[in-house]
Amino acid sequence: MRTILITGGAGFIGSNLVRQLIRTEQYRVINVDKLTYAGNLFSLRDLESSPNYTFVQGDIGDGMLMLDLLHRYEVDGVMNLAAESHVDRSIGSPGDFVQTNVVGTYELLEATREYWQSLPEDKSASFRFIHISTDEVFGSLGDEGAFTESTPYSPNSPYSASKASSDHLVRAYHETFALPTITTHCSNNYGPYQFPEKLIPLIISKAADGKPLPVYGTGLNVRDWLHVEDHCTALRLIFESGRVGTTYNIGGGTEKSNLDVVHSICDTVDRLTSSGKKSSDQIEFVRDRPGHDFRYAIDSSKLSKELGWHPSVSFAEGIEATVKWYLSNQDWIESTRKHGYEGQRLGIDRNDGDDAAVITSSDMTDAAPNQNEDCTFEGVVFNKLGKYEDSRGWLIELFRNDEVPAGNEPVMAYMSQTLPGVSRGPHEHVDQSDLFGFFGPGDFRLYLWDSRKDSPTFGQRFTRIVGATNPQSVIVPPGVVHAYKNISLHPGIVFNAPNRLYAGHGKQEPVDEIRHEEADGSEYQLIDA
Ligand SMILES: Cc1cn([C@H]2C[C@H](O)[C@@H](COP(=O)(O)OP(=O)(O)O[C@H]3O[C@@H](C)C(=O)[C@@H](O)[C@H]3O)O2)c(=O)[nH]c1=O
Repeated sequence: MRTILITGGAGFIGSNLVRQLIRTEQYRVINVDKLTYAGNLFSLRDLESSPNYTFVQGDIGDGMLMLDLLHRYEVDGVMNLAAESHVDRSIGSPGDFVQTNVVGTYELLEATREYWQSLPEDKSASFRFIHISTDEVFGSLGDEGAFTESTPYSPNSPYSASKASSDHLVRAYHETFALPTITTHCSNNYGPYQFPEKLIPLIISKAADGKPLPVYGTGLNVRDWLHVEDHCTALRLIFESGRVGTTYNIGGGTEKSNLDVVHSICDTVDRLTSSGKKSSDQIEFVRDRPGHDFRYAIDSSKLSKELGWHPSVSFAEGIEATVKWYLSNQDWIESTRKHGYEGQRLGIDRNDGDDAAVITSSDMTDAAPNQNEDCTFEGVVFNKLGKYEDSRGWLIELFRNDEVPAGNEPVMAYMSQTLPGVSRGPHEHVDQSDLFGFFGPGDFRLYLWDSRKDSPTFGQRFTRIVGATNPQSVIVPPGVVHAYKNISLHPGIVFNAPNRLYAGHGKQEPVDEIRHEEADGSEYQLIDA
């Protein structure tokens, strides 16, 4: 039985590939995944007891770990699926993509080369390094034509540029060190276990929830849809029989405009939920993605000719099965929400050049229903923070005592860093007012609950997304419970200037703070929307 090390095997394509390889009973699989936001062990729970399956949490960028695992499990091949993969996130946080997709692939190649060079002749000859890449490295097509294996690289997004860079490293390790590599380029995958930030799972879950369905620009952009099962079959064939030192394109042969895909999903959701509503009424044309590639299409004839592969899942049956899967796996969808992503729009507004975490204000309506409403809690005061920019940089005034409502005048100040997906609170003060400043880096979802029994808004909750893309100060008076969650991909900064000294003068008094997160069954839960 041959041993394959799969990187990124807790992700969408990775977990489907792991499942297919185990199902053949011809392979032992070592699955290494960093478990970032899109890595989800919930997707592999049915494999945990399989004797041919081992999971290791790890980062491909940890070369020592990768080398250790290659030796420890006497690996016969590596299939590299570990990657940041969402174009919109790459627009908001390109650095994460360079780190994982370029530096990570380099470290993995180095470890693999050292291991492979230590193998005896027979194992060395049959060893394979399969690098899974994307058709986006070829850029965008017009109305005609399709990508072939000789199409020149022309990446347009930080995501596709990072994948293109990783492809070139893989090629160089073959050309320079003779490492037996093969690179594949696929079109858009869909199917079970896809993180609901990508078009198809995102639209399915929003259609089912009766939320607006965000279509970028005109919706006429075209993608070639490949069911993930067909993609995994192709990868297995390429691992077994592909020609070393070459590349293979893997396409679904199903080109559709985004609007057509969204309508197909709506019709299927309506039919399967027999809700009587027309989900397509929820379609909203929102601001286009910066640098939005118009069309991808793949010519898979080389793969078909050499290895006899053809897509077997039609789009009609694939989309039906996929909608059914998401509708009946709500628990899996819930498990994807622990990192703070709940379907909000991702991607940066090029105009502000800010290191905006990921959200653009005009598309927030479905992220926090009351996003555009004013907060009517007495004493809560939001103030849009203005950024003064010049050639030296920028300045933001956080507060002025001639503007702060009397009684809230700050007596101290602090700043805090909060990691991605992490929340602070819910907290409440008996006597203290806070004056928070949210101006980035990072975006936060701010939660407020009015717990003042004599308040006309007693028992009400208010949420608002604040931070890099919506710089705000907010005064929170005593009795208003407050919490905030970093919904960005990187650490976020918050400023606070309370009107009371923490622990009183000389830190000699009890702290005025009720930490509701420490109370079992607290009514103050950070649920959203
Ligand atoms: C998320 C989303 C996308 N779109 C559009 C953008 C795009 O034209 C189409 C698909 O968007 P996605 O972000 O799902 O996928 P896409 O932009 O085609 O990119 C994907 O391409 C494949 C080849 C890969 O390599 C993946 O990693 C991924 O990068 O739908 C919307 O209109 N609304 C939305 O809310």
